Amino acid sequence: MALTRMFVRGVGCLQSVSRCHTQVVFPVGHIQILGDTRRWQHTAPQSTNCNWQLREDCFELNYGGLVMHFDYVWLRDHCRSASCYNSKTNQRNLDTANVELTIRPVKTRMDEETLFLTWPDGHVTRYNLAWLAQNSYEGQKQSAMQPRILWNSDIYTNAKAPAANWEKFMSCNEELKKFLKSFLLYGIAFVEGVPATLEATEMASQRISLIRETMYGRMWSFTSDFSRGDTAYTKLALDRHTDTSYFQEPCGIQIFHCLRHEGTGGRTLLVDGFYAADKVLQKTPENFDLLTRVPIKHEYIENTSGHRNHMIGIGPVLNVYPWNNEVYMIRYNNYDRAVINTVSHDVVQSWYKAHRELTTELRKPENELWVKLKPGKVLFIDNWRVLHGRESFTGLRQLCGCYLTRDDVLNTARSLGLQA
Ligand SMILES: C[N+](C)(C)CCCC[C@H](N)C(=O)O
Ligand SMILES: O=C(O)CCC(=O)C(=O)O
Ligand SMILES: [Fe+2]
Repeated sequence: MALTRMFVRGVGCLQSVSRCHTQVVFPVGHIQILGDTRRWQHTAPQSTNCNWQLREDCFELNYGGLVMHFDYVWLRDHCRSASCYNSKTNQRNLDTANVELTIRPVKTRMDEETLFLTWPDGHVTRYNLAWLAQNSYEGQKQSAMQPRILWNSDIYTNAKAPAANWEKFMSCNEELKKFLKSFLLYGIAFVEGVPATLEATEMASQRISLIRETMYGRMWSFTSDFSRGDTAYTKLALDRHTDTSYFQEPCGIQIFHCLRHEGTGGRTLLVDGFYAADKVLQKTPENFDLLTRVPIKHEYIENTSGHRNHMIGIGPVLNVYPWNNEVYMIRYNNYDRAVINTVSHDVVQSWYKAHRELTTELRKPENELWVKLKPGKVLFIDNWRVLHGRESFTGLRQLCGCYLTRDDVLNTARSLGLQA
């Protein structure tokens, strides 16, 4: 067949090599763990070398010191020409189902910054080399989706992350951006000087995102009256946990505003779940692995005179992106964890050990950040990352707040130019 003659088979013989002088530009973020920036970190190699070869099963590109491999169907599928891609809507026009799964380019050319591939039907695709590098699997697995600073109590306290000021927060986009940047880095952030009302709390919430209505309501205000069938509505202490772990998609962000407290105790506990997870990964990778694999059920069963609810959410304690092992969600609530019946007894035994190790990390006093919420001080918590709890208390204590949809928080952050 004519086509086969045009393939380059094997490395070396018909290898086409071209040189260019461009530098790879990777996404800007990296994960920083306790000052250790080695994992999930990308570098920008200062190489002036660039070469490529058409291998039988993929296109190999060496650009700025990074060797990348692109599948030929992928390359055809990602053509950004006007007929294949609508750059006004940022949507694909090309019907992927019409691409031959055995497709190969018939002609290849590369200049300083662009790769040109001609397809069997004569269509030409141009790829910016930096775009290819940024969108390659090899590039992705070196970088973090979300830059974060993992913290224990000292790290967070020493960082002196500034609280936003209510007036500025509501009126100035730069202040909002600063707030969101800090929130994304640490998973918690405060706004101060907020009027001690549910309405002002709602305004602050809506500045960031859409409110996620749940069976607790849209904006909620609660006290220790057991108006709902859950320990949150008592004066009892609550150990560290994430909320709504019994949802298939747990709420992304939780907001708390203490409108009044006349009594003692009632401090709020915050723990960075990703910091603890990273400790497990460093010490016992197989335990980390188990926590990312074993599906765990959480359940909310409410059966009171006014409310009947039955919620079930299933997922591992640690959710990681498979391509770079980066944790993006922790589901940890020992109160709401349901019967384990999804794995055999020997896996259960290993899982309890792994869960114990994570719990030990989460409970280390040096990882606990205690704050007393006061009227005017609104706390935003990334409920996919930071666990919260509370001390038992006496007296009248009224808290209000809401949950936010995570997608919309990230959307706001991205629209302000942040990596999220
Ligand atoms: C925040 N608010 C009081 C409305 C609800 C509390 C939900 C408590 C539940 N055990 C959970 O962890 O999801
Ligand atoms: O009362 C508190 O401070 C928090 C209780 C709690 O965990 C919750 O409402 O989700
Ligand atoms: Fe909670």
